[in-house]
Amino acid sequence: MQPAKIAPRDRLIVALDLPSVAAAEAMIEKLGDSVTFYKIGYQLAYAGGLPLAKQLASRGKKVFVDLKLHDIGNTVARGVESIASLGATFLTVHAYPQTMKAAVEARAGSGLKILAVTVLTSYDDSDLHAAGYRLNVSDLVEARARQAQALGVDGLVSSPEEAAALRGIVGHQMHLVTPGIRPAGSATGDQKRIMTPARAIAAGADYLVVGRPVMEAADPGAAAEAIQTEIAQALA
Ligand SMILES: O=c1ccn([C@@H]2O[C@H](COP(=O)(O)O)[C@@H](O)[C@H]2O)c(=O)[nH]1
Repeated sequence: MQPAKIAPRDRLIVALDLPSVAAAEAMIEKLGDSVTFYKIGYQLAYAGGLPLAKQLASRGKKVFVDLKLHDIGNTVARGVESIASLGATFLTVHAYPQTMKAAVEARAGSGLKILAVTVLTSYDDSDLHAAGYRLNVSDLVEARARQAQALGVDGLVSSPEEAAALRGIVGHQMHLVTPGIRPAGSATGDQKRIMTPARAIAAGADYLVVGRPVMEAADPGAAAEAIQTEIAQALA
């Protein structure tokens, strides 16, 4: 299968990790044409952000709803149906077989694509072991990727550190969406498995998710535009 044809500017997904719809609207205004793809996660979704997802989609932006669903299959399926009605492009679920199966079945016939979160980018091997797992990060990411692919999941969320290995496993059949992106010199925060935008693209990531390096920048529009330039140069 050929690599997915993705417009270079759609490869940057900016996380609207903000406390209110008003703050998100103000940020979207500042970012203007620098950003075509937005992510709405816990903070904004729980502050009334899901109707904004629908509005953004109707205004021609792409939307990633990052709710990382994980529940009994029936509940996951009903949640997926609700999110599909918003016109979002991506929705995350945790990479557990029952959850992924329910989500894939429930998104059928909609434009929504399901992404499986393999291992959170704030985890390293010691965090996994503390959580009771015997596998290290790379082995668990790869095992979950194989399960996700077998279940018909559309894409994977992982650190860019695993992107090259994942390409070797899933080829170009699945979208690789990578948080843990840090432009050179920016603060790591709680992320443990990180790469620069250029290195993530070179490693094979399709989409780069960036939150604080844009949200907390003195000039968010300039920060987003700098990442877009780095992505374009890495693709050239
Ligand atoms: O493994 C994961 C899955 C999701 N995320 C989300 O991506 C952004 C990253 O934000 P930064 O501020 O750039 O660290 C955030 O919304 C996370 O919930 C992730 O980081 N890792």
